[in-house]
Amino acid sequence: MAALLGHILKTQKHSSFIRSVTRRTIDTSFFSSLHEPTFKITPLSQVRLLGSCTEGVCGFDEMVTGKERKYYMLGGKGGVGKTSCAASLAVRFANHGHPTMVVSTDPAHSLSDSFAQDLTGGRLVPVEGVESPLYALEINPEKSMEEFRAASQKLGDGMGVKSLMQSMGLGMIADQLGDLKLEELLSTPPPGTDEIVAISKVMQFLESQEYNMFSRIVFDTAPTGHTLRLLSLPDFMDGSVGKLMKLKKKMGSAFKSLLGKEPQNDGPDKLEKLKERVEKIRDLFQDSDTTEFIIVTIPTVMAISESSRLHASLKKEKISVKRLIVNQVLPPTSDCKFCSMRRKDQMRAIEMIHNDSELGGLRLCQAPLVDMEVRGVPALKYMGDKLWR
Ligand SMILES: Nc1ncnc2c1ncn2[C@@H]1O[C@H](COP(=O)(O)OP(=O)(O)OP(=O)(O)O)[C@@H](O)[C@H]1O
Repeated sequence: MAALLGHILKTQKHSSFIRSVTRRTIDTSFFSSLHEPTFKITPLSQVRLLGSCTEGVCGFDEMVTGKERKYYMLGGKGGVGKTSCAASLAVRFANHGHPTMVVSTDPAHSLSDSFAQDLTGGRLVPVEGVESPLYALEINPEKSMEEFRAASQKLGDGMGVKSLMQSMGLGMIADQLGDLKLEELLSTPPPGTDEIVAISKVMQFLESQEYNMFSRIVFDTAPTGHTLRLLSLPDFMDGSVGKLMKLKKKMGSAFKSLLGKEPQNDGPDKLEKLKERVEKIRDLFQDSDTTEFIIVTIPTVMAISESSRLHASLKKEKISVKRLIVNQVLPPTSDCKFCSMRRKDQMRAIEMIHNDSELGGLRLCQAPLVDMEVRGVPALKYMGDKLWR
């Protein structure tokens, strides 16, 4: 325990922060839980199945090299440790001199819980206790969706054109427009739309001069289900909605020539702009020089199967995936029978990775199941030092 505490105190510049952390938690079990874990990381090379893992080295050197901006998106099944891994990566980048931003787009944010600091409010909040600037942002995808909905609804209400058509005796065409069930279509955008709309807001804001300083951006994404369809919005907008937007434009021009003015409606323009923004993000995220998606999993058959499907979907979207984190791996030896059984089960699950056509070729990074909850900068730093090597 003394060794780890000494290491934490030595590596933190802001000892006042440490004091405040320990003050906040000393009454509970901060010290007792932050002792050196009773086990060491198993070099993955010792586990035959993790052959491609190059001894558990995750290639952090490559991740940290260069001053140009890079984006890392961490995603996976619910509860596998995405936030802990994302937060520990952000801390590690900051401690290696990169001004870093960590963004949560998961509606059930847990960055504040993970850092044990209040990072709420939908604005950039400085994280205390790291060496270079580290800022966190918890964005509310639901709020970002409001803009999309508002623009969609304007388009969906018959575009103001429907009522005009009725008044001009063109009710039949107006009814056919109604038959397209436009409102229904627009009110059910594909899963993940909220997240990509939220991401598009962050990207907009990152483009400004003021935020040029950030050289590493880490995204803690929502659980797999959403992320799988993360980038489908442009297609959705190009499809039926896109056609209707074009129709609206044409009809607007026709009405303009008839009536001298277009029906009032700025919804389509907003949707058009959003579509352009999302397309830009898609291009950026598909650029393997700037963006990498890191899949986080745990050694269970269910989580690995889901990770395999996630990788297949990301490949389809042309998103670069190089690394797979296997989190919460149990130590190899234990007097505890339950733990040994569990470990065997984990090893069987890990064997699946080795044999999986989707996951087998990824660089495997291992994080041990530590005997404490990973909370607060010192704990995240500890986890990061073990994982991001
Ligand atoms: N390697 C680990 N050892 C011990 N505890 C861990 C480890 N990784 C994560 N945890 C703990 O597991 C819990 C869930 O972790 P976390 O919030 O990072 O998961 P998540 O995948 O982001 O969850 P969600 O899908 O709900 O957002 C937390 O209490 C965290 O401290």
